[in-house]
Amino acid sequence: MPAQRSSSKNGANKTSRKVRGALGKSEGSGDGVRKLGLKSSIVGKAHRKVRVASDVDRTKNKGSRKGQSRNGDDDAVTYVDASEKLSGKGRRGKRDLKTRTGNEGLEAVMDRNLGRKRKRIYADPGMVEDSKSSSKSKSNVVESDLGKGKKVPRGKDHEFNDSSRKTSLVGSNKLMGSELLDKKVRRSKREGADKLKNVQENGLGNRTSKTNGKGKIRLATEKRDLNWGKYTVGSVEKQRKKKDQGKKNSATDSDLMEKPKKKKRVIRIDPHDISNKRLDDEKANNGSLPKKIDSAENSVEMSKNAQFRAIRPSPSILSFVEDNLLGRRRDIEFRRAGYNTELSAPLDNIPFSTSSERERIEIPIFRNKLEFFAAAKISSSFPSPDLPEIAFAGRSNVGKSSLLNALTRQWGVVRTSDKPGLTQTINFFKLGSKLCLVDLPGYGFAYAKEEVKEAWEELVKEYVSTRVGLKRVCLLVDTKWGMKPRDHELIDLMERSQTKYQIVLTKTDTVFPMDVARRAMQIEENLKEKKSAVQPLMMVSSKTGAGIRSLRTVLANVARLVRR
Ligand SMILES: Nc1nc2c(ncn2[C@@H]2O[C@H](COP(=O)(O)OP(=O)(O)OP(=O)(O)O)[C@@H](O)[C@H]2O)c(=O)[nH]1
Ligand SMILES: [Mg+2]
Repeated sequence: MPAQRSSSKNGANKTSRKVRGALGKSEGSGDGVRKLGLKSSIVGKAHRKVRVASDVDRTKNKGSRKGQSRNGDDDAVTYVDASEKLSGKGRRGKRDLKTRTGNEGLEAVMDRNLGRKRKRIYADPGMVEDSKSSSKSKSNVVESDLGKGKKVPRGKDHEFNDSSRKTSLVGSNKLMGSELLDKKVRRSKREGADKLKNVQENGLGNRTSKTNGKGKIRLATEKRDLNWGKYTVGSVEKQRKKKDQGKKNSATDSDLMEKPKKKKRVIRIDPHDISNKRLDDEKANNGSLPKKIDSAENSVEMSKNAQFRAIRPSPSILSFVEDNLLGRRRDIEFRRAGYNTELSAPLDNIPFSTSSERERIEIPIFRNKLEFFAAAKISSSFPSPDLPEIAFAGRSNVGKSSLLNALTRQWGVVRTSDKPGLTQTINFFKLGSKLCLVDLPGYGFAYAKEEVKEAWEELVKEYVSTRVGLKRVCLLVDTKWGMKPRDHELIDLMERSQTKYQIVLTKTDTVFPMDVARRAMQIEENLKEKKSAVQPLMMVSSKTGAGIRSLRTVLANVARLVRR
């Protein structure tokens, strides 16, 4: 059976054969591939070429060269690439060979292939010797048959070894004179040395060492690449691309060595170097080192949040926060403090609570039933001021309606919602026959038309500034957000109309106790000069009930005063 056919049937051997072919070795080359850690498939791809080796002493190797097929009659061993086999070119070559013997067959193949650009034909009578030596060669020495016993150490200068091996392949073909061979060897040496130098200096990225573009040299370079295992990354295809790119750039090795790869610039700014400051800063500093900014300037530059964090609450506020268990707390803390956490404290849209719940209220006036009796959209609709009134004002959604429910523990009497703008009229609630609690519409953001909101605001302003019988306005402020411009507007109005008002911080359960105290301190500071503002500032949570008892006490005093 023809050698090629038998070998082509054996798929497993095909790859190993290619590898061996590529390295020009028999068993030793296989070892070499394994040693280099290269995939045989990569090697095979790299060498899609036909190689014919005149195997003079092949018979010596009978049986020992697995995967390398034999032609019983011929002395020629042909390595045919799989792709070529498919295309049929390889077969034609084989058929020709079958009819000839020894060097005759070899020459025929060479003659046929010399005209082709991509096919390389090498005959190496010393190949077996080579393979023998390399099969031994776990030792670091390769014997070059050109060097006639000259031993070349592998490792550092192994590119020289490879090039010499390539030259041996060519030289044994007797197609080149010794002069030409010497030239080739020298060039290969030079190239190898250049390439190694290039890699050592510039890394793998600059491996654009150029050949003279001739096929043999190119093949030699590829072979060298394979043996350069430790320097080679990726497939040979990649290397080819790089080479092509290198050609385009028309840069020589020396050029590349002269121009090392540009490194990315890293700009570092010296924190002590004021030259990187803006011009304005320079002017302010008069070119000298930055001055220590005094506290006044500092306060201007500080963000609102930072300013808030800088507030130091007074001891009285801090103790009030602790005594009333204000701020975000755990249930267990409320229980320890004597709060009945099992009592329902719902806030929004719930059915009316039972009378048993208000019986627990410690201040008698708040145990009375809360009854809605009037709603007004315009000032002319206000009911007659028979009872002293306490009104609850503030921005929409601040918790006015919820606070009315919480104070009286009568959930469901005053409607509440998480949507700002639920209360759209002034709602009057009687607390027994002694006190009237008034729920005002909110101002600021609400789900309502601008004109409507403006109308609410005007109504509220009119009520707080003109209402006879209005004894106190509880101005509710969300603890989290603090006072807003519209709150100040209303305060100014109440100051002008000398309406007594008291700030009540709501939703204290949403922030930390310290922030409750800070907010209280901040507002107290702001309102120091205000004559109509009633101290102390109150803090509550309708959800947890914290501070509600204290507020009841304060408001009950208002009612008592009225009675006198
Ligand atoms: N966490 C917490 N939520 C509260 C508290 N008080 C009220 N809320 C919630 O805040 C939302 C608004 O409450 P309302 O009582 O309807 O607020 P309002 O000021 O009457 O709002 P308008 O009627 O739109 O002006 C509701 O979803 C309440 O459940 C509180 O103390 N803590
Ligand atoms: Mg409301």
